[in-house]
Amino acid sequence: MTMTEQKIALASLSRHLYRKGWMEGTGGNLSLRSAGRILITPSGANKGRIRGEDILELDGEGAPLDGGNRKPSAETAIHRVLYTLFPQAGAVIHVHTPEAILASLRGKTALPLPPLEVIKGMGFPLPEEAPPIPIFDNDPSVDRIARDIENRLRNTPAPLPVLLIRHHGTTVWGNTLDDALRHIELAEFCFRVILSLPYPSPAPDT
Ligand SMILES: CSC[C@@H](O)[C@@H](O)C(=O)COP(=O)(O)O
Ligand SMILES: [Zn+2]
Repeated sequence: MTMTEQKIALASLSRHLYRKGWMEGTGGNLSLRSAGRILITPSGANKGRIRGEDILELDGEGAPLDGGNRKPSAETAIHRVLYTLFPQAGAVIHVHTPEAILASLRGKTALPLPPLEVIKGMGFPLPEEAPPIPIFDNDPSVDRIARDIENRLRNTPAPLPVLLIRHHGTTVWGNTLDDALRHIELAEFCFRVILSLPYPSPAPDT
């Protein structure tokens, strides 16, 4: 796929996620890693109106290559940290959903997952041993969030390609854009199931 075709695919997925109600009010951002560069959505844009020509191309240091007055996502640092931590990652998706925000309140540093079959779709074979989803504190400084993610996930690799930022949203990664889309859909599916369960979870019958 050419760089232009990749930009078009990223913009199309942005519009798709916006239509799902997952990127309202300029929330959310998406990126692709391609040939050592990052293609990423512009900051502050309505994600339902993004076109291929709006996607920014960043060099290896995260500097925009195509200039102009558009700025890359304010959360570029988070995308870059995930690409550094996960060399196989080719795409990152970040959305704002009410379900993610409510789920992020159900754990201090991690959200326990019930043994849902769909967890297999996020690359973990044994749903009955589902690992928790890491939760990171939100912060006005995105760099601080990125550093927190790097420090924690460098030492305890995330078994699932998903993380939650409290009061904020969900971020997933995948080898391809299709993988990342599957991961975000299944992560949000899990949050909807979790929110329908009693909380705090009753102690298991003894
Ligand atoms: C509605 S403000 C949302 C932003 O602060 C941020 O959280 C976000 O997800 C979108 O930022 P952006 O810079 O457009 O990529
Ligand atoms: Zn956000």
